[in-house]
Amino acid sequence: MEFLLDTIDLAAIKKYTAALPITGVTSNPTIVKKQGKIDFFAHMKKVKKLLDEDATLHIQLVGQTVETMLADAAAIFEQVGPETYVKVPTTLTGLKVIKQLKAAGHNVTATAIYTKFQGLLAIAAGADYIAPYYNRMQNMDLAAAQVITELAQAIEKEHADTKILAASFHNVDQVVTALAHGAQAVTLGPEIIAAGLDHPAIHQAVTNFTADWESLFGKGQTVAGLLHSTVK
Ligand SMILES: O=C[C@H](O)COP(=O)(O)O
Repeated sequence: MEFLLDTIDLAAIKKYTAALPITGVTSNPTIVKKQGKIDFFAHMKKVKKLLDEDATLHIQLVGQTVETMLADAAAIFEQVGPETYVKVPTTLTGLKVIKQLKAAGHNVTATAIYTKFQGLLAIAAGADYIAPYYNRMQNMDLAAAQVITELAQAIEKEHADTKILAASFHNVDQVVTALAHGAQAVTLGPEIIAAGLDHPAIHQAVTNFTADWESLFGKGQTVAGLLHSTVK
């Protein structure tokens, strides 16, 4: 099970990589736009520096033809590193690019997946990750969880190395459902993590435990502090 961050905000990456078992960062042009007109390659290098050595960084190609997409990929490999996972939209052109990138031994994430058909083609093309867009599928009345189940079954049946990196989450329930249905990885925006961990009930539980403890041992007393005061 892998948790990635769907942001290139440096402060958010610092905050959540320090606290959570984050295995990578994903981005797309919309995510880049949120940062303003950044020095793109310099920024991506900063993102990479914030990650563990074995973490994966996924950067999307924006070219519209096979040639311009391959040129984008070459620029990313040169500037950010040859181990970068290039995100390729799963279109007819994109599948041709995936085929060529995989033949050259590169890491590829097939993205913009809405249908089982796209997912199956990307698996057959040898994509390392496939990214179904959970919330966007639901908005189109497509059965996101069912598609993930069937893609996971196809991966198992074909003994493929592809992993499902589910994306486009707009609430925590979508995340846990995607994982329960066979996604090996999920990529989360900071707002989803905050929504999942900042629930008032969680804070209330901690407040209640603190109040019970302090009613016994006094305000500010800790377990370790108790040991020291016992030793004295
Ligand atoms: O690159 C994939 C993103 O996770 C899509 O998320 P979105 O549907 O919120 O734009």
